[in-house]
Amino acid sequence: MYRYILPYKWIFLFSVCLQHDSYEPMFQHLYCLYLKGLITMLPDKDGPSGGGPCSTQGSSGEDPSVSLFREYLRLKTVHPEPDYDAALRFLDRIAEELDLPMKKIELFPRRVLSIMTWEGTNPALKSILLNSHTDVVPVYQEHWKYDAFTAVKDAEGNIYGRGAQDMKSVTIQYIQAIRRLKAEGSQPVRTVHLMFVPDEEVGGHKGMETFVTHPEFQKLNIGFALDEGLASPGEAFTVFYGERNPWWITIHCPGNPGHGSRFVENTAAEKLRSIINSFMDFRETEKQRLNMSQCFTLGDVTTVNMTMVQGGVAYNVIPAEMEVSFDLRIPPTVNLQGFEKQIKLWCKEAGEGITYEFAQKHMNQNVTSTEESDPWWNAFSTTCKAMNMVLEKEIFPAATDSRFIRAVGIPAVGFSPMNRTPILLHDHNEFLNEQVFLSGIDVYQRLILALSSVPAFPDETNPFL
Ligand SMILES: CSCC[C@H](NC(C)=O)C(=O)O
Ligand SMILES: [Zn+2]
Ligand SMILES: [Zn+2]
Repeated sequence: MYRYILPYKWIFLFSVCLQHDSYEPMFQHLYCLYLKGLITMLPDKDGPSGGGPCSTQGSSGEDPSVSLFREYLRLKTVHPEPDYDAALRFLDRIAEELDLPMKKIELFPRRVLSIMTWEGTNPALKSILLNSHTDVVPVYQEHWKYDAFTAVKDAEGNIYGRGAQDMKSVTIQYIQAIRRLKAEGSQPVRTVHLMFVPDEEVGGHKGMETFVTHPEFQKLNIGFALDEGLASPGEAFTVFYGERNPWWITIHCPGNPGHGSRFVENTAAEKLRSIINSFMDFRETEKQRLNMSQCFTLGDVTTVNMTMVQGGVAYNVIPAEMEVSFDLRIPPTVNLQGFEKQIKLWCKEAGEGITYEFAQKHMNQNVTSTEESDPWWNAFSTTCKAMNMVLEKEIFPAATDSRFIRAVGIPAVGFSPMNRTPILLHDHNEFLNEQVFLSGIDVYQRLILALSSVPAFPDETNPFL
């Protein structure tokens, strides 16, 4: 099939047309071809896609870092069938531009994790990991203002696309920060690894969960990791030093079957009702606890949500089994053994023969130190302070790949530099403003230098060198 090849500035023209609803027939036609993948965009002749060190403006008037971010947003790494090959090609190109080696590890068929490495002047020291996932969650396109994979920028500079916050922005910010540092002639003392991980959005089993047990992971000799956080609507930036443990549980309630016209004893539905009441009553107390305390955030309480119910075959047949599933998120301060005992008690109280099983049951409760005496946290927080950034420390309410990193004993901070931004991860019309995005590159530039310059600890060596 014939593909047209057009320069980048055409994307700009398309987006202008979209913003102003001026569907000129010619543009409309070209835009349709672009959406169908029949037009390929070529870099403008003013340089590589990522642009130079100083964020010079491309011929479209757009900062090249923004253009690169928008290009990455257009790759359809969306579940259930993410185009990971497109992401790998894109990242290979970046590695070439940055002149950094890239290692690829196929964890499972079609699940490749890649690592770009900027070697430090003292590679014997523990390294810094800049982690990001390449996949994104699906969209309900009918609820979006624009196509979720065209990266439209509106008149206010808001860039719309699935992954704009979670977390393609952060990937490009890491990359552009390193591009600038290299162009300035900086060199890190500690080695810096950029890791691009598949399948975070579907639980991380074919991604980070497996990779932390891989010999190649050990070889990286990681001392400290940065990974995704959340946007924050106010002036302050949120940083996450731990996560709640996800427990996904299904409870099976067996019972006596019979005719729907009778009072059958000991039915599955009666047991199901008792189970639902126990979980939902607990939900209410935790909700009250959150609402009553000024100093609690969502990460400090247990959330309970009934997410699935199954059972029954016909209106007039009392079912022999019914089941209910809950999504529980448990803060690191909760005694997990005690909590499971409570679940067992609720099951016993509900009646005979009730069993349960877990689809997710994370037990590790490691948190990362935020003591000023901790050298990693100290480097992170003093750098932010020097940029007049206010940090709010929290427990991440959901689950990210950081949980696997912390579980193997490596400190990790969840941080996405997106203040003055509504939290829109996994939501319709996910966007990030280009100015907020660009400020984040400055933030990482300083953070990468500071973290990679944390002085050597006593006896710190890399056993793999
Ligand atoms: C437990 S695996 C699923 C991971 C997913 N992460 C996010 C950030 O949405 C979640 O918390 O549901
Ligand atoms: Zn994410
Ligand atoms: Zn996500």
